[in-house]
Amino acid sequence: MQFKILVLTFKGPSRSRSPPNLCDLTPSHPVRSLRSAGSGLCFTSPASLTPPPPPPPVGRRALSHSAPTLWNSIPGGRYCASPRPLSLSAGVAEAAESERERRLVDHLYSGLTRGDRACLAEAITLVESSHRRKKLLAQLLLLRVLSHERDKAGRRGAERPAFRIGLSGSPGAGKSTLIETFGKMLTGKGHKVAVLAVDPSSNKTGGSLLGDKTRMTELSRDMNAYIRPSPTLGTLGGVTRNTNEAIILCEGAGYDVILIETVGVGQSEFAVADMVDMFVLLIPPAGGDELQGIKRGIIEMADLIVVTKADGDLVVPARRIQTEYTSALKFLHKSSKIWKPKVMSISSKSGKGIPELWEKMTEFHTSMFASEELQIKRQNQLKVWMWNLIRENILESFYNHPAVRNQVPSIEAKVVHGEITPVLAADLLLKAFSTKE
Ligand SMILES: Nc1nc2c(ncn2[C@@H]2O[C@H](COP(=O)(O)OP(=O)(O)OP(=O)(O)O)[C@@H](O)[C@H]2O)c(=O)[nH]1
Repeated sequence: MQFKILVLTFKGPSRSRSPPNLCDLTPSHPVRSLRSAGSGLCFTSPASLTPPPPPPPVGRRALSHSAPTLWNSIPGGRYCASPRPLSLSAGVAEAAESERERRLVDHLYSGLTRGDRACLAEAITLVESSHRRKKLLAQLLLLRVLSHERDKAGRRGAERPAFRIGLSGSPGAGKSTLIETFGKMLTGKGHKVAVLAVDPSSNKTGGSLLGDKTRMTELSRDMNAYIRPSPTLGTLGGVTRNTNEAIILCEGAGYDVILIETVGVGQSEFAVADMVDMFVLLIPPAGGDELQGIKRGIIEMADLIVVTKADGDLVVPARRIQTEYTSALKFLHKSSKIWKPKVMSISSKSGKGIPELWEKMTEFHTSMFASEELQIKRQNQLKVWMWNLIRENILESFYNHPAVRNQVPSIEAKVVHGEITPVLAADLLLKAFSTKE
């Protein structure tokens, strides 16, 4: 194992350059300027340390001797090297120190970019890992895949990038039947289709409701399709991290249509809408007062509303629902300058409307790309992704902070009994959070 050691040594006299906490520990009041004051040499005065340090090893092995000696041996002029800019890959480069790990990343990268499904599966498992070391390796792999994708984009020029489509609908809306029919049509046209199924309930039920291969039996046997449930770790941050990273890997593996399926419960569909080019809401025709049952917010996110199961006895109700949604959309806020959300009806069983669905989707993608709205949308999504992760991580550190954990029960009880206001309670907990762990 190899270590890289960085020793930071601060000179007592150059007060302005030392961190304030070190200045406080080493009060130094020189009565006159040192002759060497401008030369950057280091002097230590262990006697002036308050409180006194534990007795150090004596002689040349003592830190108080070796640190200044080491410092003074640096060629002049390098003492005050300007701070190095933060290197994005610095944190992950450390991860590749071990030969075995470097080989793993190389193997996954070359396999994945060759389109090897086993490598893609292994790479997604790596990015889903919560193990610290594996997370670092995953970032290293993702950086390489992203760089490969940038090269591909350069070569592609004015051609559209992979198409990320979110499909959301309540349980039984007809998502998996549509993906099966639609996916097969796309692979028949020469596309490579990846299906990522986001299931917010998976960690509670201990198993995935979505993404189960038995739901899309034929598509899962198709060599140009790849189906993968995306475990969410039970949090929205989990949905964001795992799914976004899985999208990057699937695109790196050459999949040009990425379908992200989510069940329309909870908040996961909002997270999915923030990571796709086009968000499609599926509405089944049965029920009656569907419009009331669907969250208004999610209708506003939809670029396309698809009324499913428009066959047999359901043709008439499907047509009625299509009319209802078409009028409802007129009153909703539009997020795009060039695209007006549309409503269409399809039948995955008979195949009616499926080619038209793809036509509509392609029209969306082409016009969004040509107007550069797609590129701006993707850039904004990257920022949303970053801030969601920051929010999630800060909250996690907050809940896990020992002082916060200790105080939460009593402060919550005081809020509930009206002894303190929620504002004061939040202030107290935030103050506890800002204390050292
Ligand atoms: N008549 C008709 N029935 C359909 C159609 N599509 C799906 N169904 C039926 O609707 C039911 C639910 O379909 P799924 O595709 O499993 O729906 P889902 O949204 O994936 O449901 P979950 O897996 O519970 O989230 C099944 O019994 C399907 O056979 C269609 O186009 N026409």
